[in-house]
Amino acid sequence: MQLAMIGLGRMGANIVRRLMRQGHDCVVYDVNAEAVQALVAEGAVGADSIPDLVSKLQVPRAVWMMVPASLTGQVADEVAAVLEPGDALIDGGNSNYRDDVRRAAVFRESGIDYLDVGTSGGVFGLERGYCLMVGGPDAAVQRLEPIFRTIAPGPGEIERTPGRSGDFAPEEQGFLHCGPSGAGHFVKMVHNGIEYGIMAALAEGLNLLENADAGIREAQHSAEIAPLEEPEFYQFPIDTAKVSELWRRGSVVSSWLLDLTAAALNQNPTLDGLAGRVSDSGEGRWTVKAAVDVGVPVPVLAASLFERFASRDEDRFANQVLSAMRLQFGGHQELPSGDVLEAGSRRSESGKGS
Ligand SMILES: O=C(O)[C@H](O)[C@@H](O)[C@H](O)[C@H](O)COP(=O)(O)O
Repeated sequence: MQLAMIGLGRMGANIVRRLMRQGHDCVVYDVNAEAVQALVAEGAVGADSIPDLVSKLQVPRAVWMMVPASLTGQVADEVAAVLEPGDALIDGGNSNYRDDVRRAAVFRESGIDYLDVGTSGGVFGLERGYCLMVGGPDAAVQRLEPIFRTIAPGPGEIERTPGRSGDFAPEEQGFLHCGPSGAGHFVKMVHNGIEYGIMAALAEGLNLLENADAGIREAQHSAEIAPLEEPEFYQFPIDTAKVSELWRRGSVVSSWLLDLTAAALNQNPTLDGLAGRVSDSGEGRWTVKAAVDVGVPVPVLAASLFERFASRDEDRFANQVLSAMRLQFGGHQELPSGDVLEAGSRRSESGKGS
């Protein structure tokens, strides 16, 4: 089948590669001409503009956009202006599902099918395949099924869920038509909200393990911090790189995120070079907003989102206010800077992570 791809960053380019490996024809465009040329060298047809791209497609056309969410609206309008009724426009980026709902309604009036495809898999997708959460009209989703099936991981070596038999259902192959326009990105949004929560749980637990030797370090604490009452119970210089590797084997918390954590700690046990300022590109915020809108409690997901804000010092003023109040009512001084040991130096002092 033929597919056009706009946006040849890591995700877009690798989706094209995966499709071409399985015999699909790809026509590609990116504002970066070198990215286009790289894929032309691998067998794609290149285009130097959106109209040029569309002119090279067979009818009914299928155009997949893999561009940053902030550019998707503009690119979608440019593409839709040169598409015709019966063509399909697919947004595979991390867009807000509300934008899909709006855009789908506008493009429907011109007879263009708009599909939103939440795409998970990151830089590993070329080999592993991408998990696809699809929203859009039934007929268009069905027409594009060969594309989804190729991009998705397939059944792979994952053990079949007890009770399932016969032909593999789409969800067992790694793609699912979740519902009408917007449903794909809604499911991806919640997926990412969960991603934040799992990541935060692993990070917090590993940090507690990292501090299980607090009894050994107790003497270094400032008088302004409550003393550790029972230092004898916190004498464990635990190697978190080894524990995360251990948990990958047979443990209840084994997961791909843990695999990646173990790999990161194995490469760099003290995580040197990472300041711990964690970005968020919107999905976690939209998840919490949707939960508030429909009145569903998501305390873990919300806490993990707020943790990211705090990681970027966005709690600084709140903490200054806390210190100010403490100073006001009790004359309590702040902890002098320098009294808080960096995790990395704790590790080297206690001989961990070597
Ligand atoms: O499923 C995936 O492959 C990931 O969820 C991915 O889509 C994610 O959006 C970005 O890697 C970073 O997202 P944040 O910036 O929000 O952490």
